[in-house]
Amino acid sequence: MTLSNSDMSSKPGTKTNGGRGLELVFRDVTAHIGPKEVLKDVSGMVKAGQLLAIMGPSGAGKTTLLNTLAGRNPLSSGEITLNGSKINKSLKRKVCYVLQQDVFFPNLTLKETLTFAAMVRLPDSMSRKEKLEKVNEIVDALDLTKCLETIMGDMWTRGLSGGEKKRANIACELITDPLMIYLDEPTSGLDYSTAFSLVQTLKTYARQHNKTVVATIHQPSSFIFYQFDSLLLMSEGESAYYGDIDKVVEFFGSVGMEMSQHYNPADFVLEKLKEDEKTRKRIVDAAYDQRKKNEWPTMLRGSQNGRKIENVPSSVLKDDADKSKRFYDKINIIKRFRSKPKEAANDEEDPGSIHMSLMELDEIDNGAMETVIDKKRKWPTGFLTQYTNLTIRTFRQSKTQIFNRFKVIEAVTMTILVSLIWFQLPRTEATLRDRMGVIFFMSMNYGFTPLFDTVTSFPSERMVINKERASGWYRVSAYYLAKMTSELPLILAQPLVFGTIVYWSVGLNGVSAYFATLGTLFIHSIAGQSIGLFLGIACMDIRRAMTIATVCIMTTMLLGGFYTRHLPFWLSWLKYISFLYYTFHCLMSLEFTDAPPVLCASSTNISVSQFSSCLHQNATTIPSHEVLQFFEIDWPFWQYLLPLFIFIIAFRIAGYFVLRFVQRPH
Ligand SMILES: Nc1ncnc2c1ncn2[C@@H]1O[C@H](COP(=O)(O)OP(=O)(O)OP(=O)(O)O)[C@@H](O)[C@H]1O
Repeated sequence: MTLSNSDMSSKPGTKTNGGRGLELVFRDVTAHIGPKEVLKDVSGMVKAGQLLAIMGPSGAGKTTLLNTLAGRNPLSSGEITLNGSKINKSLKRKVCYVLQQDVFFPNLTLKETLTFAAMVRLPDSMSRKEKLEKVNEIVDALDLTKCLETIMGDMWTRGLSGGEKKRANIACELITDPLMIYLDEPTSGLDYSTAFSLVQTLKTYARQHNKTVVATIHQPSSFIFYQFDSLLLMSEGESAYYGDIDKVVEFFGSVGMEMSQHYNPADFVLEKLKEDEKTRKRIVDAAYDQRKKNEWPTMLRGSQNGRKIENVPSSVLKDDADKSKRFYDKINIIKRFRSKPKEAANDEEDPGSIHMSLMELDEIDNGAMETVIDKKRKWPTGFLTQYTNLTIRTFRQSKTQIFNRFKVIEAVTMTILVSLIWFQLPRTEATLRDRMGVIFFMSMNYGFTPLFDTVTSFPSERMVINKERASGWYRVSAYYLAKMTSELPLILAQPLVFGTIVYWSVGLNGVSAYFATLGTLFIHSIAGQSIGLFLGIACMDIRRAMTIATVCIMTTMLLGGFYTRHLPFWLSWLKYISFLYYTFHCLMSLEFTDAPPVLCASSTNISVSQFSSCLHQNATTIPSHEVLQFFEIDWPFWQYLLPLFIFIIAFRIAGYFVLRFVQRPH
């Protein structure tokens, strides 16, 4: 009724050219989520080149089982082995996990997405050409060639279709040539023909490349159902059937539940499990009885309810002598690598090539060996490769967000408006407040725009980053550094282009002050970006981040030194937390240091001047430094500038730590 080892290994048409694959065996797997026992004594196995479907009603524990098998969820008891060895870090690297949600950067094309995955996930020992060849191979295998130049898209921008996106999701995982592929509901959300074609493609790929495939599946059609080799039926965390997929109907028949003709077997078994508690119990009990019978693979005939688990048959493990020889061979490779000078990083035996050679070798369940391997294999690529590729990707993704058509229109409109309102502003006491106004406006505009742009950019890419971090694609530090630097040119472009136009249109203080103003605005924009980045990381939710950013901007603006210069004494310290306060004072300092004098109010028909210089007889001008004194801008320029650097450093460091230690992917 159910299947045996030999049954599973000799399916007709099984063509294995992918080397020795992985055989997954899980016995009496029990797992908890919090105090709740979500999996109870679940057993099964799947051989290389074959597909196991995990099915069951909603809440049956399919995803939990998949997570547990993939090592993403802790095991409470039982055993999971791959080729007879317990799952360890090095084995985990031969496994890939395709999430149910297809999360990507929407503005990148499929080609850019896959190229990025290949560049950061394949070892540095492979050349760019080899990595691109790998991409082409996967694209061919998954039939994605025709949409390589299409953007991934999202709910707002049209891009790849649902089926293509799912294939793209799988392709990103297959890039590393994993031996074991876990898929969480790969067909959900797809129409029948797309789902069928996807499962067929997977089956062909598994057969041809000797991959082991385990997928949770939700109400498949009978055609899709029979594409799988074996089935594990789950119900309330328990196993309700495990065996050949084409024997499940027979199994149900044996417990007195006959399926009428033309019924979809997938629907039939699910309906029976959901019928009532008595029926469900009958099926589960029959499945447990089945386990004790001889038809079950020996290695799965473990116990339930705490009885002793049988050991994995020795035939599954490699011959001991052979195993120990291979172990020492590996140690020798590592020793040779270690004795090589650092410059040999790109030579044949660089860490990458060891990584590859070890990936191809069979695993050894030896603690010392694992430690050596894991040290070398923590990341698939070096920091520089990760940083470079992440920078290129973030730049491509961010440029449409930060510098899109609407943003350009907005910036041009504001620039024209500001230039016209304050055009060639006369340098008089009467227009002093206007001059301060335009300076304050520039500070606000070039600080708050990058703050808003970055505060939204991080939460929007959170899911992609979490997915990639959970699969160990790259270091958080490489991502963070890339994020900061790749967006910099886009953020600095605004003050450079539009700040320059405004500066000369208004007629601010000369050439040398122009360069200093531009430099200050750059630092100011970077401070705004740093605060935005921190808020985006800390909140991880666009709406919350926007709310906090708005409060932050309003506070910063009120305390910036333009609207009020005389805060109540018990509140006056608050102005020091506003980065705008420092920039505004920097720019004021530049505007009125070594600058032409300001005409007195009396010379322009305003009877009373506020400046002492104008009260002298025949005096017509106010020296610039008196303007600074009048507004109590009495620190040296660098003293106003320094806190901006402190803002940049503090927020960037805080952002990194929150991202690394607080916002970990689950
Ligand atoms: N954090 C949690 N705390 C308590 N119970 C949980 C938690 N997460 C999941 N569960 C429970 O674990 C059980 C199995 O969940 P799981 O997601 O594995 O089911 P599933 O079969 O994949 O369901 P679906 O088909 O609806 O996705 C469910 O009953 C669910 O309510």
